[in-house]
Amino acid sequence: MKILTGSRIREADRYTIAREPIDSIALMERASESIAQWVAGHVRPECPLAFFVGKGNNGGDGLAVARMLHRAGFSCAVYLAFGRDELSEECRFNLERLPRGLSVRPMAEASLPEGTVIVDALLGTGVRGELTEPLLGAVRRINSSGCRVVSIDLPSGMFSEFGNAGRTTVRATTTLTLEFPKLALLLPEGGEAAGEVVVLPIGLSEEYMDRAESLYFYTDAAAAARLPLSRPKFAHKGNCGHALLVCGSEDMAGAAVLATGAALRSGCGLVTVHLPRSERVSVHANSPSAIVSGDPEPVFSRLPRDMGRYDAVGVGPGVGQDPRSFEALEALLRAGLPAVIDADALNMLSARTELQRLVARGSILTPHLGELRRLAGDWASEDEKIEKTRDLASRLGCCVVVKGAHTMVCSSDGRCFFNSSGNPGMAKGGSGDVLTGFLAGLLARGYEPLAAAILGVYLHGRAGDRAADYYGQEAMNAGDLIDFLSEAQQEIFGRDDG
Ligand SMILES: NC(=O)C1=CN([C@@H]2O[C@H](COP(=O)(O)OP(=O)(O)OC[C@H]3O[C@@H](n4cnc5c(N)ncnc54)[C@H](O)[C@@H]3O)[C@@H](O)[C@H]2O)[C@@H](O)CC1
Ligand SMILES: [K+]
Repeated sequence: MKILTGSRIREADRYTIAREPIDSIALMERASESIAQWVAGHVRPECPLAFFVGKGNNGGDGLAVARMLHRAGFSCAVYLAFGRDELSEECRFNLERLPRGLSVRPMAEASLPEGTVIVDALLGTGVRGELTEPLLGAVRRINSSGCRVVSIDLPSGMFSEFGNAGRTTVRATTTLTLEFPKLALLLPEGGEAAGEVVVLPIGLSEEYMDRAESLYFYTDAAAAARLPLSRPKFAHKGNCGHALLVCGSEDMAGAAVLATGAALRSGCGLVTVHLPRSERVSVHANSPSAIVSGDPEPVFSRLPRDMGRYDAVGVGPGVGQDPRSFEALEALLRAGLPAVIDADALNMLSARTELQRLVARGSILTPHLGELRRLAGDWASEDEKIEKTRDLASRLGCCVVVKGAHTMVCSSDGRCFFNSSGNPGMAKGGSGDVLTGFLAGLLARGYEPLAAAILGVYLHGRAGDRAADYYGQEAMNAGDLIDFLSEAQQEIFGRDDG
């Protein structure tokens, strides 16, 4: 799904109105029906609804939704931040359509009885500059209310893309964003205030959306379902790819166990794990399907024999940074295999930058924010972080996967794909090891690097969501992700099979 930014958002709106038999009021009606349906399905009918309404089209959406939900039997009250004369044409039109019996009052008179759900329709994508009164007061009132808050399109006050650090905005429980998620909802600067993000389709012109240029994309289930490779009927273990994992050391053999378990769920034909010989039993015991290559030292010190056998390598989790491992990493990179590079292998690339030139094009780097800082340099804002990630991806000819909520996959041509799946329960040691093993398996299996990164990140997140459903976000751990990778794939492969 494409994410449009800035002026393109308004252009999409205008294009749809100009080319399709729909005017701006009807488009607002379509958006509002989608929003009203979501609220009706997710809010108990006895909860009072308080609509905080601004003067632009976001307010117009709020008014149309209030009308629809009042008719559906909800107890609705509308609170206006501005006088009638100040409202946009569409907003005023929807104010006039409110049925008698639906209470409309100035914002100052807002009353929020226990259990009220606030619908935030003060500001959407039209927000400019600093918030001033009366909007500032309205935002503060919402935030101090303790009520559940459903924001329409964006939490009011939030810019659609960048510049939200330290900004006062509504803090939403849920944001119902129209047609595609606005970029700010996916970035840490503003995303925390958005709560749960739900994308509601409103039928903007498909022709426009296809043609519109954008560097930003959202990986939802439909986008992920277009990626899986089919498995040939005459497949055998020798032609489905052989993944090599270089993971673990004497003190961190668990990283190798996790990465191996995940690689074995990727569909590749063979998985070989290279780790200190003293630790080989840990892999044999947990993953009898894997082959083990034993390193005679307690750290990664040399290459496995016959590197020509492997199609891709995953390196880094738990390997440490022993001086012997720097030499071994250099030899591994010189072998030229497409690699998934994580954890200590990334740190070694940061410590000895000349090694970066040896990274095979088409590799995948999977830094968390600390590792990204060490590799790409620090940043002062979200847009600078994205630019630095793009520079790194383009310089190395690799995909860079920046891990976090809405993990971002940046391709070497500068496109950024934000992930929709996953949850905070995955923020635990070992989750990254699982991702590295799984991505290495997908690369070996024959996926193009960008497809492997996007699909792998999405499925890893879905496995996390399944694990959270089963164990809860607090109790789930990285090992659980491996088990749920199979269910996550069935969701996607099932879709593909029709
Ligand atoms: N295709 C689309 O994008 C659609 C958009 N719709 C809605 O329309 C919204 C955008 O509508 P608008 O462009 O009218 O913008 P908004 O409704 O976000 O608000 C703009 C109004 O607020 C004022 N304003 C902006 N910043 C302010 C500030 N800091 N302090 C005080 N006042 C400020 C502006 O002067 C303007 O009057 C979307 O977010 C969405 O909710 C929907 O109706 C349907 C289709
Ligand atoms: K809003």
